[in-house]
Amino acid sequence: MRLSDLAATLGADPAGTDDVEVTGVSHQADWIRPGDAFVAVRGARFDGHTFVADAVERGAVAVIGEGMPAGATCPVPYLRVAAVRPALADAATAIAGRPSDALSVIGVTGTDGKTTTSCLALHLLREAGRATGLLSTIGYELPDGVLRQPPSHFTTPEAPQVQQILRDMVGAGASDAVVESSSHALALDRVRGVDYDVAVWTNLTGEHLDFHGSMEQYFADKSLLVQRARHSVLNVDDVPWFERLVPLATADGGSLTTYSAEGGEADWRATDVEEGPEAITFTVHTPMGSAAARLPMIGRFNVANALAAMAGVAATGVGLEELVAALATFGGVAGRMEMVERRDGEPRVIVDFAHTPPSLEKALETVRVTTQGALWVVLGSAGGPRDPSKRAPLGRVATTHADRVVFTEEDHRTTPLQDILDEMERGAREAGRDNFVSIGDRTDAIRYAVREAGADDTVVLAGKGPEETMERGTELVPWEEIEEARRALAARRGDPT
Ligand SMILES: CC(=O)N[C@H]1[C@@H](OP(=O)(O)OP(=O)(O)OC[C@H]2O[C@@H](n3ccc(=O)[nH]c3=O)[C@H](O)[C@@H]2O)O[C@H](CO)[C@@H](O)[C@@H]1O[C@H](C)C(=O)N[C@@H](C)C(=O)N[C@H](CCC(=O)O)C(=O)O
Ligand SMILES: Nc1ncnc2c1ncn2[C@@H]1O[C@H](COP(=O)(O)OP(=O)(O)OP(=O)(O)O)[C@@H](O)[C@H]1O
Repeated sequence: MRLSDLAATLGADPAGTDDVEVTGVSHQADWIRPGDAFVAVRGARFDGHTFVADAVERGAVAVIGEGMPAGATCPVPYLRVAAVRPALADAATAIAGRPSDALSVIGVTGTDGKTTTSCLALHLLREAGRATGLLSTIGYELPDGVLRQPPSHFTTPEAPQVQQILRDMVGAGASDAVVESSSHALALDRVRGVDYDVAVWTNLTGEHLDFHGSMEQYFADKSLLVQRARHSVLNVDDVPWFERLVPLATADGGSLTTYSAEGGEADWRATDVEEGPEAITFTVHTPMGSAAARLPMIGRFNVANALAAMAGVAATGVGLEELVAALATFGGVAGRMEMVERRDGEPRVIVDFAHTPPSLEKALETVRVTTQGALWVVLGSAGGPRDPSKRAPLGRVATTHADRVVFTEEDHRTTPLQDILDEMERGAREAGRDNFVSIGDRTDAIRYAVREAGADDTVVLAGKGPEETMERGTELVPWEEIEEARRALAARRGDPT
């Protein structure tokens, strides 16, 4: 794209600059390739302008920003814009050729259940014969189904990666895409250039308030998805947010489907929910009729995720019979209510990603239903800048909803681990509970719980789910919770580990 065209797209004035060809755009200086424009973002930690020289050395042919620092000059054309993050998204979208225009895009947002709902929607679309791509916390997939990782560890990466991935999907023949859209992404314009056909809303509870500042702002940021999509799928059980989302979803002619897993008045409803040790069955009532459904997952909240995914995919034209048949073959999501293989006489061990007090509560409540003996949970809480206000509530929820609790490490980063354990213990004590121990080393904590648990017990390993690393201090160590669980069961049997 010519720089002059890019300037016109961004409403910037490139007067007096040479008109060059811009082949890409990046906000990250060390990702610049020759021919790219560097977008200098003034962020919370860095001023991107510090990296202009680095970007130019790597071949940047232009810089986009809100203004060079006083006294500094830019060695390549500088496009001055009023707001840099929207400009980053608009530039990336224009250079990628607006790939989402060629796709039917389902966006999924909410505090809990985004990844599960996104993976369910992907499966339902593919089973309906649609060539579908996915962009999610677990990585991204083109229609070939191979899971790939973008060059950053985000649920929703920055706009240049989002647009590049969507373009790759189109290039690979995709007709549909599922885009998990985090609140950070919505607030920071990472998905500004995505043309959403359907918005799927799971739920909203307090998380990430360190970033959004207040529940009101968190709601405002997340609700951007519903405002942008042509059709919204909303959860009537998500009180009080549902009522507030309806007018936002239907403004400007937007249409709406509602769902309820709790027996509420909704277009899509689940009744006769039966939780088994390995699957959930229910009757689904829809505007297309009713059907018996089987979801091969545990966790009652997955009924809500399944309804959300089915209603979202139905909005793109897939019929009920196909959806119900596809649901029964869903393979689950790694690290979310994932059951570890066990032998007779061994406790059921479940690896789960719940890391907020509400999601932990739901996870424990639902596992309780199919646990005959005692319910154990092993968990920690993140350190560093991550929301410290959730530590005591996690301690309270764990000790009130499980019989035995082991507090341990979970990405404590540079926060002293003992401080986090103390906070979780405080939450437990304030709830009048003493059914816990703290074991700092997570391997030891898991082995303790698995060794002490009886054959009828269930041990939930919460918080790490599918993550592949653990942040201890400034060190990043490889971590595989499912392997830790397998080794703990082997150690319990006395096998070499
Ligand atoms: C709150 C948040 O999301 N902040 C993100 C944001 O930071 P920022 O705007 O303050 O930027 P900054 O880090 O000060 O850097 C300024 C600019 O300098 C550039 N830079 C910086 C350093 C350098 O060496 N070279 C360079 O070019 C950066 O790319 C950036 O453009 O832009 C940065 C560049 O992309 C991100 O690294 C940073 O993510 C932080 C580290 C983060 O942890 N984000 C997480 C919380 C996040 O986004 N999570 C969501 C939700 C997950 C969920 O729902 O659970 C997600 O979508 O993953
Ligand atoms: N609908 C739901 N309501 C409450 N809790 C849920 C729901 N769905 C999943 N969970 C819990 O939240 C955990 C994370 O699920 P999932 O990864 O699907 O959510 P997410 O919103 O993508 O979270 P993150 O963005 O942090 O990855 C699960 O392991 C489960 O314990």
